Amino acid sequence: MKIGFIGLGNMATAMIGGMLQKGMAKSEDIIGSSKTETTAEKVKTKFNINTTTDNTAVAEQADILFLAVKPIFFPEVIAGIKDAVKADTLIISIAAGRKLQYLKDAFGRPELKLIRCMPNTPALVLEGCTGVCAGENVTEEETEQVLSLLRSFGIASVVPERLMDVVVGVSGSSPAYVFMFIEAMADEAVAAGMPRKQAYEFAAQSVLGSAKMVLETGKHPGELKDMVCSPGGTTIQAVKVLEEKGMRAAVMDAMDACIEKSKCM
Ligand SMILES: NC(=O)C1=CN([C@@H]2O[C@H](COP(=O)(O)OP(=O)(O)OC[C@H]3O[C@@H](n4cnc5c(N)ncnc54)[C@H](O)[C@@H]3O)[C@@H](O)[C@H]2O)C=CC1
Ligand SMILES: O=C(O)[C@@H]1CCC=N1
Repeated sequence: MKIGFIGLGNMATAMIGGMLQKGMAKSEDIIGSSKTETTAEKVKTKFNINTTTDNTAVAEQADILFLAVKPIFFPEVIAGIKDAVKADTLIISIAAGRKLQYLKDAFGRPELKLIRCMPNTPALVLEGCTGVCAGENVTEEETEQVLSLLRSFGIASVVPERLMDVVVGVSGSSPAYVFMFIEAMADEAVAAGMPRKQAYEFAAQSVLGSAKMVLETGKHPGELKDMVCSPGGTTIQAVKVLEEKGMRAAVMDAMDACIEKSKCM
């Protein structure tokens, strides 16, 4: 089975890295194309996969074909490959905002098997999170096949298409907010005297551990927060400032802006 990637940027390389680390695909079974020779060469060297600048060559060979370019490049990329893809290839868009109906119209081949998914960059370290919705020609078995491929680098679940913009907000884009949170915590640790490297390590490990507690204890995040807040202690002072500064509202407003952008891309 050949897995093709059109576009070899941040998200595609995170997915390729995840699939290879997990042994879900062999490097010789992955082929990718990029706009520039420089990127094609760089990715080939990094992963030992086949790369080219010819999108059509990838489209012709792929049994599973990921469209991993920016949404604005979809019209030109699809126009260039639509006659080259095999009828039974599973075509998977990873773009924010591009609906199944858009893909159907752009390919103009009603028989094609179209899938939309929204992964995130933690795929690179096998902790990705991917939402998937499949078009009408895709069988349940094929959806399962795609889910197991995506699960090689994290969790993956089917979501109704109407929730795909929410997936962008809560997992596709959210690593950026989390990185900002880690960076801010580390900055203040540095301000208070901790060496920079150790500050990133301590901040990131605390986020990792907290996320694991939510996932593994089944306890409500509020209850877990309460367990950290000793009466009259240090944590509740920090919580009070975060509430005064509107942390929750800031996160919700930021996600709202993200979701709205995804809706109108
Ligand atoms: N970066 C992220 O965290 C996530 C990105 N996505 C989606 O992934 C897609 C790609 O995003 P990124 O990887 O962040 O972008 P990127 O800019 O890092 O990568 C895009 C790649 O596409 C290539 N490209 C551009 N035009 C091309 C063409 N005509 N033919 C072949 N390759 C071409 C570029 O050279 C570049 O390597 C977007 O649609 C985005 O919505 C989805 C989930 C998360
Ligand atoms: O910023 C973006 O548009 C993409 C989609 C989700 C994450 N990155």
